[in-house]
Amino acid sequence: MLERLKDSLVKSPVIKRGEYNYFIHPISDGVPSIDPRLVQEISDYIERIADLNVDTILTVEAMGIPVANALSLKTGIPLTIVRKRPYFLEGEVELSQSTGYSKGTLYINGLKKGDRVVIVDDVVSTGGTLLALAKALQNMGVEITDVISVIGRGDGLLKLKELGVEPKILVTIDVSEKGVEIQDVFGDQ
Ligand SMILES: O=P(O)(O)OC[C@H]1O[C@H](OP(=O)(O)OP(=O)(O)O)[C@H](O)[C@@H]1O
Ligand SMILES: Nc1nc2[nH]cnc2c(=O)[nH]1
Repeated sequence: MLERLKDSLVKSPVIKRGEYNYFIHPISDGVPSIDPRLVQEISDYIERIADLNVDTILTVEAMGIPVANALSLKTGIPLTIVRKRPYFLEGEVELSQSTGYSKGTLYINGLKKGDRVVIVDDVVSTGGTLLALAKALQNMGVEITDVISVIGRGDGLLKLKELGVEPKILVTIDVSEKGVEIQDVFGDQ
């Protein structure tokens, strides 16, 4: 299961971003190029495990987009992209994003109270992004049916669980200066 994802992850180079060991992978960086069979494998798997009784698939610019878009094409469910720039439209919601290596602002447009969304992103690490996003959606009265991350690392999951959000992580990895190791695969027990 998820053979292409696992095989490609263990080949990922690791660089330093400050103190943070940052892995580089097609799904989370678009570097090197993205093999469409990899995206196919991942979106097929997400379609099987996610609650897709939703109005829209919600992802965060930039690197959630390839997988979320593949899922949208497969299922016919619309795609909503949380952007890193404002549009100043009525109802736009602004939130602060913090990762292990960056800080920024995200902007939600196109959602209203009562909407049901599944969140699909490429990586969860510190949980800073998903935590801020889930809080903002809860404040808007948007229902989150599921949170899916292709790759998980670090202790962000614990913070998310405290908020009542339990993401489904396809592959959990450990990242060190030596490289990437697979720790867990969703559904393998
Ligand atoms: O759990 P966290 O520590 O918050 O890290 C996860 C976030 O980091 C990446 O986004 P990034 O802001 O680097 O943007 P990108 O998708 O444009 O690379 C990734 O797409 C997640 O959204
Ligand atoms: N590509 C990539 N994206 C991330 N998002 C959060 N952590 C990481 C990381 O180590 N690599």
